[in-house]
Amino acid sequence: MATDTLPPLLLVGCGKMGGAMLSGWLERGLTEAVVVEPNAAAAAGFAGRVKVVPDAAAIPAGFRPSAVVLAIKPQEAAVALPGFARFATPETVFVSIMAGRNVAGMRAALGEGAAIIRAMPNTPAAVRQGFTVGFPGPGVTAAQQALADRLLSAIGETAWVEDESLIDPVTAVSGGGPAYVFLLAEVMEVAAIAEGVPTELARRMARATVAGSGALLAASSEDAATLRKAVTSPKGTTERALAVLMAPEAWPRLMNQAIAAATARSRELAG
Ligand SMILES: NC(=O)C1=CN([C@@H]2O[C@H](COP(=O)(O)OP(=O)(O)OC[C@H]3O[C@@H](n4cnc5c(N)ncnc54)[C@H](OP(=O)(O)O)[C@@H]3O)[C@@H](O)[C@H]2O)C=CC1
Ligand SMILES: O=C(O)[C@@H]1CCC=N1
Repeated sequence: MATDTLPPLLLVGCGKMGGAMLSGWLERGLTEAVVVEPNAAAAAGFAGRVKVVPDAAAIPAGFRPSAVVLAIKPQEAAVALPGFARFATPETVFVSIMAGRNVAGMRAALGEGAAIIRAMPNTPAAVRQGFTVGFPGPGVTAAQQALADRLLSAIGETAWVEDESLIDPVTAVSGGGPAYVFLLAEVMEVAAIAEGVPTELARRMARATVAGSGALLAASSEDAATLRKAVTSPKGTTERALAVLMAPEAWPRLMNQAIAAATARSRELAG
């Protein structure tokens, strides 16, 4: 893995997403980082490689991060964010991955001059196959956006939007999307068992089919519809299954409803 040195970073929250990002940054040559994480067990795997402190007050006085990455739950923001307002200087950019929390709301807590990037990654970040969409808030410089892109590229692909409102549907589609794919594996397993397949074989089949299909999609230059059609022999078995799944009231409508519900929840979390 190629490395390039990253500047000093402050990570706030070292749970599932914060930990995945930190692993990626360490692979990319991160040498100086402070992690704020009250749950010592969550950051235990990084002991010795980064400094872990339980709260903002324990951050070493002279620490000057180039980026502060906010990876706490949206519901924790109101209480936690004011503790990091002292980092709102021209030298530091905030990168928030919190669902829903918008730039205006974070500026109200961190200071109106804070340079804030709102970003939405996903859990395939853990295997460096994430997809993150970012939005640069007011006052973010090109150099700060480039730094954020380096950080987010360490865990997969990146894309940028200039309209913050798009981050809500992004959260619903790519942010939460891995959960829908894992659910697919779950319900395929249950359906296989219902057809008499032994439980362990059903589990392996569902898992390998979802994983293998994702790998094929990633490796192929064909679009998803073309890959789907390649499985669907005329008058064959898949055609019968897709007639059920692709009926207008089935997956097309259900997925629209699911994405709309998640998008609405992201908007509810604004502020
Ligand atoms: N999971 C996902 O798929 C994605 C999540 N996100 C966003 O990422 C953020 C984190 O999610 P996720 O990693 O799943 O959540 P986790 O609960 O796994 O991680 C959050 C971590 O922050 C810790 N924490 C709580 N309060 C503070 C504080 N004041 N200062 C520092 N750390 C604190 C938590 O400790 P404790 O457990 O003790 O509370 C926990 O370890 C959320 O805002 C979510 O919207 C974005 C994209 C995808
Ligand atoms: O469910 C959530 O709210 C977060 C954001 C996207 C994925 N997990």
